[in-house]
Amino acid sequence: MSALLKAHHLNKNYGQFQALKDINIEIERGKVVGLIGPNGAGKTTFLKAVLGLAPCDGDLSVLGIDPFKKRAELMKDICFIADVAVLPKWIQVRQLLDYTEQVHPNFNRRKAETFIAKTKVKPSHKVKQLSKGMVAQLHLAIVMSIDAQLLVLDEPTLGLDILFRKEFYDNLINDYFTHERTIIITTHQVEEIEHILTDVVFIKDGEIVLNSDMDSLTRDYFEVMVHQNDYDKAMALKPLTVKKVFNRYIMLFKAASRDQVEILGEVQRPSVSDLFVAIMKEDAS
Ligand SMILES: Nc1ncnc2c1ncn2[C@@H]1O[C@H](COP(=O)(O)OP(=O)(O)OP(=O)(O)O)[C@@H](O)[C@H]1O
Repeated sequence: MSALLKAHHLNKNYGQFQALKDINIEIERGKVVGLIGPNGAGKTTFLKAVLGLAPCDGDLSVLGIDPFKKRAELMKDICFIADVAVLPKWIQVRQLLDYTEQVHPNFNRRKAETFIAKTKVKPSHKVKQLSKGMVAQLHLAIVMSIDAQLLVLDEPTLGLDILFRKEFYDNLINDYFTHERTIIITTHQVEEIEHILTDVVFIKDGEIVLNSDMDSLTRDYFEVMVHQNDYDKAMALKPLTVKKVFNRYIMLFKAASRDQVEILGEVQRPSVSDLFVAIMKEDAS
């Protein structure tokens, strides 16, 4: 299977500051990749490079195209949501749908109207009359209704209430199963998206510190619920993190120590957010 996105030795400098450091990654078609990292890690910078919005050093190809050189061509097959939804304030929702229909050959107006009908947004509203969350809902409705090969979502649900966030991810996954799409998504609310991801990429200080598919991740790391009596034995095996819950300890280990650890308690699959914390700490030590 050929990769939809290929980055080799990708670097991005803002003046003296290096925001992306030798990024090497390939993303296959049909993947749902969570790009996870702390504030200022370089996630948006990487997505901007993918969208052709930021020139970088190194090799980058998206759908076989250099995004910065042939942005217009690429935009036919990519849809994106930035963390700040930018829509003109004066435009009416109805006009926005007219406009999108004219400029985007793959836009399904009916689908957008169905999404919008589930919100408080009315076709007669002007963008300036909408709350922040409603603008985000409108933006999502439009983007989700464009049949694109690659969907790039930068904090897509920022400012949205929990009901809409859940609905958005349910729609996203339904849509994913009906169309062959590739999705790259960033969010700080990792627990809300981990069930839809096929792969995770952890990024820190401009560098990729982990790139793994979900199955390997759960093979490589595991958690054990350790009773107080076995605390010292388990600590001797050097867990990456330890959380105390009532009179037990939840310890996260690398798979190498599995044989010794699993006799000490119940083994469970760690959440992506717990793994993220552990790997960030491990990397810092
Ligand atoms: N236009 C710019 N000029 C100078 N520095 C920038 C610019 N854009 C981003 N940076 C710097 O690059 C680094 C990465 O920023 P980026 O926005 O990619 O982070 P992020 O991982 O998306 O963070 P967050 O989760 O906070 O949105 C930060 O240190 C930021 O200050």
